[in-house]
Amino acid sequence: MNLLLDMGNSLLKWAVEHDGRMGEIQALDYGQDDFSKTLLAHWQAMEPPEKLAIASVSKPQVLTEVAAIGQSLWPDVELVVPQSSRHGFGLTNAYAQPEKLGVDRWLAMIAAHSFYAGPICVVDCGTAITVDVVRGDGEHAGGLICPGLRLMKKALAANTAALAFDNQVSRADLATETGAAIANGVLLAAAGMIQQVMARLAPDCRLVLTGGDAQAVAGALAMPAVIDHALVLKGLSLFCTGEQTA
Ligand SMILES: Nc1ncnc2c1ncn2[C@@H]1O[C@H](COP(=O)(O)OP(=O)(O)O)[C@@H](O)[C@H]1O
Ligand SMILES: CC(C)(COP(=O)(O)O)[C@@H](O)C(=O)NCCC(=O)O
Ligand SMILES: [K+]
Repeated sequence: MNLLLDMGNSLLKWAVEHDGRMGEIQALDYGQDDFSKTLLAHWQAMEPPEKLAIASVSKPQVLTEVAAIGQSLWPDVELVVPQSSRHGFGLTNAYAQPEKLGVDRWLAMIAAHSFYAGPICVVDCGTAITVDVVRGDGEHAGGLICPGLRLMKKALAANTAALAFDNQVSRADLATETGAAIANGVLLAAAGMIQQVMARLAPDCRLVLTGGDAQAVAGALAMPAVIDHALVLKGLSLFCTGEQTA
């Protein structure tokens, strides 16, 4: 059994994997008061994993803290912390400095390229929204980064006098009050960006969405999309299995 962790900038997500079968994804907010205690409580009941695999784009001290919780529970666990590289799993990373590409993006691409044939556009709707275009032959063409839905709302709240942050549900529609105008505006900003990419920079690509806001964003798109919430964890799982070089 392996324990797979996806440490984004807002939420820690994890799932256990038994013989290639992944269990339910659980999530915890770093910001909550008793984060470490709650995580320990969740993991205490677990049978010891062979590997603790961590995809982290969060602060190094948070990664260290989370890894230490795992190692305190299971001293013999093998820690696996992948990094983005130039080549791997049939992909070629387009970044001039491949290790600078977020490892969550690299792992999501690895999973998407392995599960879906042909050219793909992978969009992670998390704290940030990231876009990565991968040709059918595994050549990464490059990507984009913009703020995620919650971050766009936070930016408005932090830089205006009259706009407050709220968790109002977004709809792809015009609004008649401030909260809905913001919620709908940021949703359509994300959807519009993705549609521009699909039309201009990723023609003929299959669109694959992941991340906390994937469902909301998919609902605002005028095109079909595959939603796969476990994409980063699936990439981690492939990474743990090791590269097939047949
Ligand atoms: N407690 C929460 N804290 C932050 N974001 C949340 C929370 N619950 C839901 N979300 C939504 O999920 C998104 C973050 O998704 P996720 O893919 O987990 O991000 P990351 O991988 O960057 O941590 C946010 O943009 C927000 O809209
Ligand atoms: C772009 C990101 C902040 C996205 O993080 P997330 O929204 O998943 O928390 C992360 O992938 C990252 O820190 N990337 C490094 C820079 C890059 O990919 O170019
Ligand atoms: K993420």
